[in-house]
Amino acid sequence: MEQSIPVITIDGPSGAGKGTVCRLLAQRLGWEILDSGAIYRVLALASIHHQVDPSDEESLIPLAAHLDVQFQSTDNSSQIILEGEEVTLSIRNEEVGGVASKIASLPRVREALLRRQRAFKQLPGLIADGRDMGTVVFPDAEVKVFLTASAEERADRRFKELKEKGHDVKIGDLLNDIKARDERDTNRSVAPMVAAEGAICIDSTTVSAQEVYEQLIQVIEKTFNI
Ligand SMILES: Nc1ncnc2c1ncn2[C@@H]1O[C@H](COP(=O)(O)OP(=O)(O)OP(=O)(O)O)[C@@H](O)[C@H]1O
Ligand SMILES: Nc1ccn([C@@H]2O[C@H](COP(=O)(O)O)[C@@H](O)[C@H]2O)c(=O)n1
Repeated sequence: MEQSIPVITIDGPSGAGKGTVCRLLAQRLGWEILDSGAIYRVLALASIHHQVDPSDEESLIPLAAHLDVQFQSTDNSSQIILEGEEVTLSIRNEEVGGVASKIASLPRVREALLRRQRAFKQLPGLIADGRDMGTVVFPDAEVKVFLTASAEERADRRFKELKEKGHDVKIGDLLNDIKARDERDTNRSVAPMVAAEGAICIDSTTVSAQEVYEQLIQVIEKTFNI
């Protein structure tokens, strides 16, 4: 009999702490992570490189379907390679995030990326981070989480993170970017950012990532009997 592959989905807006909590869970469980936002960001960067307009759905579909990207991870590092070039850091800037969110509102582009995302589901299990992981990509996931925080707190987190890396950023600009992205991600007609039915909803505005992890790991241990 085929062994079933367990999946945990963590959806929510930018800066809510999804990636941080996914990494903590992956360390404990030894499961793989799907950072689906990185796939949208890589496509956004490819569209910039190829000078494709983010609203040009017809041109984006073949780019999405044939995206030459590799996710390489070792025990202590991970790298993203687009068309032979390392883009691990360059996909993380706010410009690429903005283009990713525009591209992500196009239904046929999302469709073209579905198979690539589902291919991450492998033994011993998957923790999937995104906006529509529990609603569209892995609707049968055993544990679904919707993690959020106030826009002000998320902008402040991003501000500290970017300052630490030596970037010259303004908190007001980051807050505007976050609000614009939230608005697009929540109100698009396809796969809008919304808590999946049955999702555990956590507001991390005043809760540390470690506390979120501890709350979730109890449910996960019980669900998977581990
Ligand atoms: N609960 C928390 N309290 C305070 N800071 C946090 C918390 N969770 C995460 N952070 C910090 O906030 C920043 C954003 O976290 P993270 O990248 O995990 O968010 P995200 O939801 O994955 O965002 P994105 O969708 O844009 O990738 C990081 O600097 C992280 O260290
Ligand atoms: N499942 C997903 C994941 C991401 N997006 C879009 O990509 C943008 C960038 O994502 P980050 O998680 O890296 O911030 C995001 O704003 C979404 O528009 C998506 O639509 N679905």
